[in-house]
Amino acid sequence: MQVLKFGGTSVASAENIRKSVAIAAAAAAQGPVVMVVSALGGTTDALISTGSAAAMADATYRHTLDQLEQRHLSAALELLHDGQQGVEKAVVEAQFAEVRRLCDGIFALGELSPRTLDKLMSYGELLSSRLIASAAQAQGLDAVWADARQLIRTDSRFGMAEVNTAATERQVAFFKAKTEQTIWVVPGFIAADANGTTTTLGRGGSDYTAALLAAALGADKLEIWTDVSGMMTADPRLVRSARAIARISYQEAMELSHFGAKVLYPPTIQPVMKRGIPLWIKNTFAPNDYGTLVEVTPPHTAAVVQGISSIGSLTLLNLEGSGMVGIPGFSMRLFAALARERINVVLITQSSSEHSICVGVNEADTAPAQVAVDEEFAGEIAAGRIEPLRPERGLAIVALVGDNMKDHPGISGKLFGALGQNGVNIRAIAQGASEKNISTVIRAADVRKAINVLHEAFFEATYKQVNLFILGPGNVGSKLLEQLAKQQAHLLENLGLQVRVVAIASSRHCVVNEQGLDLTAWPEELAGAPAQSLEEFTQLIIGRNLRNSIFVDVTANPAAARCYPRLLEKSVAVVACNKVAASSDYASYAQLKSLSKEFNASFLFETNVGAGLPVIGTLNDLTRSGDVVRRMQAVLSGTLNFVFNNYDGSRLFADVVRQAQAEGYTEPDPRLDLSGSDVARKILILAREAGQVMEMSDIEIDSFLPPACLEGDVEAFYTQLAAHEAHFRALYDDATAAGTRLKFVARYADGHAAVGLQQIPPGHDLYDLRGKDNVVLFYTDRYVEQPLVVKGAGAGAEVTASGVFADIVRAARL
Ligand SMILES: NC(=O)C1=CN([C@@H]2O[C@H](COP(=O)(O)OP(=O)(O)OC[C@H]3O[C@@H](n4cnc5c(N)ncnc54)[C@H](O)[C@@H]3O)[C@@H](O)[C@H]2O)C=CC1
Ligand SMILES: N[C@@H](CC=O)C(=O)O
Repeated sequence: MQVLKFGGTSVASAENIRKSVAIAAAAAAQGPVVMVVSALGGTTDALISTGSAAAMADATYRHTLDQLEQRHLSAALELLHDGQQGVEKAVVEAQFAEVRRLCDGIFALGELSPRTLDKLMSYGELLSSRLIASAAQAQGLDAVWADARQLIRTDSRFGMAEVNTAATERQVAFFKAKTEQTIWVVPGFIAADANGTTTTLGRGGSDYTAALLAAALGADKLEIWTDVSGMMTADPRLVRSARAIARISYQEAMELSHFGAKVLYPPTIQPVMKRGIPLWIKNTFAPNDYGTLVEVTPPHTAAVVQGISSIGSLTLLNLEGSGMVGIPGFSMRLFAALARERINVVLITQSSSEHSICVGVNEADTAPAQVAVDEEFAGEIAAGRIEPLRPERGLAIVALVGDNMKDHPGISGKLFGALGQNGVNIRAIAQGASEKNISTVIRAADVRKAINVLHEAFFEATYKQVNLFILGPGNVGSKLLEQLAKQQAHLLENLGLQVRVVAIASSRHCVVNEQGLDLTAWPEELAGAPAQSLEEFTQLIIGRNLRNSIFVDVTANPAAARCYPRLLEKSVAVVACNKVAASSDYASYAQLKSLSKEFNASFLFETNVGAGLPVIGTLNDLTRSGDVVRRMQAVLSGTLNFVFNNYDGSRLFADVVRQAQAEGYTEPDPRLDLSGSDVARKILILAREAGQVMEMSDIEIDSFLPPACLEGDVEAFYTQLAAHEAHFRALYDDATAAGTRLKFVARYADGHAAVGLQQIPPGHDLYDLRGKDNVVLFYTDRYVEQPLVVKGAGAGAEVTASGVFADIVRAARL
């Protein structure tokens, strides 16, 4: 004997019913089949709303019933041959006449009792099962309709009746003895009490009907036919890469179904597990897919975690107070108070200090739970020994499930690490001694991110998704996007990073695509996109709450830098070539560093000094390994090095500066370069990274610019540069006459830093520096005589973008 259950979507239309009947027919070729069916998809909800409307004197229920009747009649017309249609039509009409009488009664009384609701809902399965039995007969199958109310006996707890297993087994045996047909078509979900009154087994109860029949008949197997190809590693609506689990134990299936794997009604497993009957979950619409086999001992696999499940709409109730410590009976009273109100406890945690007990209940039960518990402990609350109950709403449970987690160290560590790195705060934890389930309570708003992070950590060792939010696609930003576009495949293949650019914002437009923007088409898409303020962009990043999010600041905007603290606090990593944050007041710089540590989110700004050169990284390596930086000497301006390397009096100094700007070496505002301020902030950043507490005002700036050049806007600046050509020519001539080269040098020693123009003689470490190159000489306790030297191109879009890229990869691999 085989029991096959077909859910609402599998019988939602004539076409689907045909598919289900074909599956049952194929099974019948192997032996007798019990076909348990749900109501046509959506019917039960429609019947419930009909009853509720009638109870509220809303006559629209009549219209809903007309539509439902039409739906069943049309399905009958499509499925049955001419000879059957008249009979079936009469049956459907007779059933709807009963439903109408029932609803009219509810309408007249203005009341819908649980008993009447059970009766009303039962018509869904009664109608579908009769129709499907006729459809099977129309296909020439040896099918008979069997009334579940004569097979499954329950108590009279309407809405969620309890099954009397012994009586059910007797009734099933009796029916089997007198039935010859090879296919029984049975309505799921419904049953009857000892008086023959219709009861129901709870929403989703058709699975349970099938399991009860399978157990009573000692079936060879139970198949649950649904619209997905098995139990999935996670909810596929939340995790795109979720996949079906091939084989799983009863316990694992039970844990997963309890925690939200909607393909199986939780009580279903127990009856088949008791008899060791294999349970298959199969897809009606892809019958050749393997599905999931639930069995006693699935073959051993390397997978320690089988699935990740979640349930939303949870409230935590925290009973707390010093009066509880060491006194027996508190938990009993708490649970008894909740049980009296028939409130289901979903999760329990208690710390060993016994100072508090925390339970999770469905959010809908919050108010009655609070009243019940506060009443129970009214005396202790009044005496100040216990705090009034504090419900915390808006939570959810995310749980790891797997038999093999037992005795396997490191699973919780990985779970907490993955969530922590993504700023998902864990409000409570529960793990039974069986170690088959580790449950975490988190904010409902974090569920999507948490499940994806965990799915990646436990099921997709092959790659990690990284979500970038890029601000300022200018000179460096556009190059970065170009490099990312070229390297996406490389990153996936070689580093296991699936890097997606989710949003790009310029000062005028912002384009967003949560699945990742097309990096070959972003300029057009951005141009057509609406505007978004910095505040809105920050909100977007926080609101999307995507895992492994990185904010990439490729602007020079101080307002952009002010967004970093809020992002780091949400565990969004920050990668900046914008130098404002690291060179602003020391307190802000230190705050960002500490937020980065506290919230496990990278704050990286390697390109702030020397563009793509590994200057800050080298310095960090020195200090982390215990070395002490005593002195630094450096040329840190690509622009100034380019200008002094290219100016020889044959062209205006101003024109050489314009060329540096055109080639992308200057700051968006070139006055920062020429005034020495950009070099000053770079040496400040290096001094801070070397451990000094310094402010910008501590850096001595010896500017070579005539003060008039810095009065007015950028155009006035160029005009003034040209007007002071003689000044620049004299600087050049003096240096040449002395056989030296001009270099704008940054110096740091023993807590003091200064920047200024110097004549550098041949043979000096700074002398031979070409084009836009930078050089940094580190003198440390280990590099005493001969400095550690970092040298190379120190400005330009390509190399700077490459440094930002490297920081992104660093942040992504944290
Ligand atoms: N060019 C270079 O060699 C290097 C540059 N950097 C830094 O890179 C940053 C960018 O430099 P470039 O690309 O050369 O400048 P850029 O001026 O070409 O690009 C900056 C972009 O940011 C945009 N922007 C400004 N405020 C914005 C806002 N609120 N929202 C969105 N977009 C905004 C601007 O419209 C512009 O498109 C600067 O902070 C610079 O210090 C760092 C190292 C080397
Ligand atoms: N404008 C800067 C760019 C790098 O920081 C420079 O010229 O060095």
